[in-house]
Amino acid sequence: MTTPDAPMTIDGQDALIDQLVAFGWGVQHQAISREHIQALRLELDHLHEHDQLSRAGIGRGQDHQLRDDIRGDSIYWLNPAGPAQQDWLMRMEHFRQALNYSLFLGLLEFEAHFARYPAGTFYKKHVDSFRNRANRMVSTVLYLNEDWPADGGGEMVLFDEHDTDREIGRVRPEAGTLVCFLSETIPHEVLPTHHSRASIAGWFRRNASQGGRIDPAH
Ligand SMILES: O=C(O)CCC(=O)C(=O)O
Ligand SMILES: [Fe+2]
Repeated sequence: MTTPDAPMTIDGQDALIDQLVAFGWGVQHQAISREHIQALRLELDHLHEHDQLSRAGIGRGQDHQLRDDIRGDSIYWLNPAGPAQQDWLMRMEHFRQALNYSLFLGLLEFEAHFARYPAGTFYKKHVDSFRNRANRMVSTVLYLNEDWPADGGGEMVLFDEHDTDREIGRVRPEAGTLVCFLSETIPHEVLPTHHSRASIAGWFRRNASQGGRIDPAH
């Protein structure tokens, strides 16, 4: 994990913001130390072994439903009681401030969950937020899989905003790789994984008050 005087940031933060501005998405390898990745992975494995993960669904509130044909992961919302989770949340808080400073996005908070995709599962093409909801603005995914094999599957594929069949990027879920993209514009999918696949998916939100109701985080 971190040494006491290590800054609570991710490596390559400024380059990532530049990519986000230029292309709507960006990727940074080795965004945090191997030790921190391992600590996060241990916390996830411990939660999994103690049945703390829940099957992820689609839709929020009353529209929430489980759909194996759309997504097959199980999740756990990050909790600062876990030291490695708290460390990640603090780094993302620093990133949030940098994003606001550079992009004037007015991001208010960060929400994130561990995700575990068992072998054979996937997440079909989707966007993380709908236009004009002013809700999820920037998506992040940090991967926690050391030595992911070349034929392991489970890549994330990103698509063009206007030509949603045109692939603009493909990322292997290798430990330490961090992907960011604009939540409202970039369609993406998780290809079927051949091995159990671990990650932290997170979103910077601009809270949208709708009819006096604050859209719930999750
Ligand atoms: O795990 C990934 O690569 C992407 C996950 C994703 O798209 C999501 O949770 O919305
Ligand atoms: Fe997504």
